[in-house]
Amino acid sequence: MRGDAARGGPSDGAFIELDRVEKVFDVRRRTGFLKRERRRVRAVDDLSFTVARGETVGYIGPNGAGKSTTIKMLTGILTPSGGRLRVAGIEPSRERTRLAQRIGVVFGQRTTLWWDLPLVDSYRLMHRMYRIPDARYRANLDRLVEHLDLGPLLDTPVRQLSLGQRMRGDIAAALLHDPEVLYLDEPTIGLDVISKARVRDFLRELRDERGTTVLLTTHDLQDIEQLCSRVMVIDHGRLMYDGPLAGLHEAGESERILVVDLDRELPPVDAPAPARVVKVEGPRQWLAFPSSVSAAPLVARIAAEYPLVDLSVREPDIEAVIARMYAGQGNRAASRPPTSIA
Ligand SMILES: Nc1ncnc2c1ncn2[C@@H]1O[C@H](COP(=O)(O)OP(=O)(O)OP(=O)(O)O)[C@@H](O)[C@H]1O
Repeated sequence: MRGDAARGGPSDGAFIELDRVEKVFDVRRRTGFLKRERRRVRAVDDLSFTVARGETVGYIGPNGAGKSTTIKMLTGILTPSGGRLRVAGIEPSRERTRLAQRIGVVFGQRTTLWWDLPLVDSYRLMHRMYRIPDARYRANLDRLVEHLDLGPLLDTPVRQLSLGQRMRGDIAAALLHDPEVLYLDEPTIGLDVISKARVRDFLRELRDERGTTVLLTTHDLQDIEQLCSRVMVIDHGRLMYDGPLAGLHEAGESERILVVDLDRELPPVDAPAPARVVKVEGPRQWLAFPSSVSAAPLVARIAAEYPLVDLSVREPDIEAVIARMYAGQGNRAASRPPTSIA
């Protein structure tokens, strides 16, 4: 029990709650000398979900799907056009300052640090801005500096930090005031493999040791694979999928690939449906077949009828799975264009 009632949180375990939330933007566009067109862009449409305390949830979707708009509503920067939204029992747009004490936000593409100041000066400013009690500030800073390996960087001006160092600096800044929920918008964007691994290791610790609730927006599916047991996919402002990562494969009707090496170049093998040859390169052939079907009969048939030398089965690429899901379900959503008003 982490004192929900004392801190004014909801009692049913749902820490983030969205009920039929929508956000509509009015956009004016010049279409002629004196002509303006007013368009209504429905960035978030009838969106409902809950996130329990301590969950780490991946929030993914293609460009323009509505992810940032959702995060901005969750922080109170934007006010929903309709529906009901609560974080820790607070309506974000009405009580933005009170909520700020309980949330942390990291935007991978933007820094919240002061560009010309040494890193530690940004932390001192946040100490005051968030009115963090001295002892707590000191303890949190020590812990974050140690876990994110920031010691040698504290006196370096932010503009001189590498992208990976700056990202670690930003994550520490977002956590100095001990928020219960952390929104991460593309935290590994542009980072090299080692920096990505460091950020992911730290986020795993945060989840496992401190039970922080994390909503993670990313285009890097390894972030999701390594950190999230649950993933929500949004497209055209609507929730397309909510469940375990493994379930995405089914939702996307994913396929596995059987790669066979024959002892010589041959025409495409005669594969039993639904398997089919998708590529031939010299003696190597690639066959796609549904993930839900066993590879054994297909392998047996090819081994019996062709001069098989070697084979391997490749698991589906998660990015391709999501793309297929968009192709199937997204078309339906896309058939609802943004409302245009003359
Ligand atoms: N302030 C705004 N005014 C008008 N339209 C907006 C505004 N902010 C977002 N939109 C529109 O709302 C839709 C959703 O945008 P949003 O930025 O939430 O998507 P996203 O999923 O975060 O995309 P990305 O992955 O590219 O960051 C887009 O069509 C976008 O053009």
